[in-house]
Amino acid sequence: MTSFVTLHQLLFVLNPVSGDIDKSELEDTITAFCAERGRQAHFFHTTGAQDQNRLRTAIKRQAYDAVFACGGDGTVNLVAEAIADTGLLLGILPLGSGNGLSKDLEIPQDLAEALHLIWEHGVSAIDTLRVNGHFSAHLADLGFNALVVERFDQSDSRGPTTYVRIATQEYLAYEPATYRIRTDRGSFEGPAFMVTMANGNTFGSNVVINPDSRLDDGEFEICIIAPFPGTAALGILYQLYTSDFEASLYTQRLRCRWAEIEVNGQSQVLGQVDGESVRLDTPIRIGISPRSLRVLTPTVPPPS
Ligand SMILES: Nc1ncnc2c1ncn2[C@@H]1O[C@H](COP(=O)(O)OP(=O)(O)OP(=O)(O)O)[C@@H](O)[C@H]1O
Repeated sequence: MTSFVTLHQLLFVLNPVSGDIDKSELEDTITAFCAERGRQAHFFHTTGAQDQNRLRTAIKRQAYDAVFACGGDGTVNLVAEAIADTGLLLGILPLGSGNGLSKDLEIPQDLAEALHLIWEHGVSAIDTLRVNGHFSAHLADLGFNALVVERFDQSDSRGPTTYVRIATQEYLAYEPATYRIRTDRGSFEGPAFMVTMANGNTFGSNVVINPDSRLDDGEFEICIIAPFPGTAALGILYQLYTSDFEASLYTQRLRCRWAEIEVNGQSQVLGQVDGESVRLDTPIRIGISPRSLRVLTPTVPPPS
């Protein structure tokens, strides 16, 4: 469902480090954009520590109409968790390295164009997930990608080239775990290269792990990539970049409302949730809160 509301008091949550993007002029730019349209801009700066508690306190202090995450998927996750189920609106100014959820919502990746969301927008209510209690608005996973995300976070360099370098190095020595997955609809047992718990469709890298799924259907998908021989790698990558996830012997999806995942021989595993590394005790339990997050979406193309 889409509806329109007028926003007056806006809180912008700025992540100073996301995406390695210079944000020294961001506050002035946003303030000027808002002032031109009779909106008032307020700012909250993330520090990387205790941000969830500080943000919740800031949101209680004043009646905002919307809270904008100005960063990547980690910043979106922070803001989304703080405002889910409150009725407050989430806006996104994509200023991270991947910006996966903003891409799924078709928010322009250009800052000046995304700023138009302040006065021209629709409102949609989307589902959110909990993965062992960790909030997820977009994509979480276990296995190969989670490992690469952790190595990437530990690396001194950033960007897609670093991701590909780490993925290539890790692929050669990677040993897939064996998973037992139960859901309200179906089950899976066997080794997997990676297991994604997907509310959204597309990683920030533009890999489409969960094509043709909706963010607001009250269901999520478990997307499983089985171990594959090196000769199949390019074909699978091609499918992932062309929204053809299931067109492979090595891929399958379970659509569900809850899931429980055990990993053979492991009481704790590495995962990633909306781009952030987490340690997850097994069994991992995933649940959904249907339409619990109200988000601003573009409805009108920005003027050229
Ligand atoms: N002031 C800060 N100093 C250091 N780290 C910070 C600060 N503020 C937030 N962080 C960290 O930034 C991370 C979130 O970054 P975010 O995901 O928004 O950007 P990104 O990683 O560049 O983009 P993407 O996730 O879209 O690829 C979190 O790990 C958070 O702890």
